[in-house]
Amino acid sequence: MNTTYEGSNRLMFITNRTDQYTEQQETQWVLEGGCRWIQLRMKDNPSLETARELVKLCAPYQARLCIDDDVQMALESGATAVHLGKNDMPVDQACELVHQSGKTDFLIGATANTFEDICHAARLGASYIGLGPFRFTQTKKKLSPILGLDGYKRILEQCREAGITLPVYAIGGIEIEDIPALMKTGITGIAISGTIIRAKDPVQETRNLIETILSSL
Ligand SMILES: Cc1ncc(COP(=O)(O)OP(=O)(O)O)c(N)n1
Ligand SMILES: Cc1ncsc1CCOP(=O)(O)O
Ligand SMILES: [Mg+2]
Repeated sequence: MNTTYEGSNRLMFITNRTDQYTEQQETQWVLEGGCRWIQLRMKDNPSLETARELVKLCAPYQARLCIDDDVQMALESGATAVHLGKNDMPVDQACELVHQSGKTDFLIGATANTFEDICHAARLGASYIGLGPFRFTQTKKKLSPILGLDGYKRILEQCREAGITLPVYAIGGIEIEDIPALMKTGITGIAISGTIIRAKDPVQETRNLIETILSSL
């Protein structure tokens, strides 16, 4: 990913609609808190209209919007990234669609749970990796095996030995206290949903998370 890393894009916020909050409300909070890397994740009811609304919310902040699972929706909505898991479109096929669209600044993220997953995603042309889960979380069903801190230490060390320099984002049940040790493993950033949405003040929580990431570098 040909990107400069600042605090604002080392935190990726992942939306999760609740009875209380819409994706739009959550996105507005994290933008106000300084986050510039947002993923729209709507597992039950993906909506092109919501994707377009989030593109509009992100534009004045020059924030990147990533769409979970669906490269067509990402391209059609004007988002600037897609995130693909093992059961989604293969990364190389998505690269082809992005190439055909003529979008040159578009990022393709891939999920990994092992070093081998990272190697595979890198070979297919992924721009960044979402590596997890760090610990159990209610936000996602059918979790892959939990990595814990030792899993990140081991996998990031393997990446260094293999000369793989793709940006890696840690994901899954991450809380603010986890960040210093996680950042020390060599990851680029942190992807978070619940810790922000459950916070009393999500705007301030976003600021605190970014500050903690920056001070852990
Ligand atoms: C940054 C990031 N990493 C991992 C995931 C998980 O993607 P996936 O495995 O496709 O699972 P779903 O999110 O689609 O349920 C992610 N979304 N973002
Ligand atoms: C999408 C996803 N993939 C692995 S864990 C997870 C959910 C992250 O959300 P939270 O920060 O609430 O655990
Ligand atoms: Mg997916």
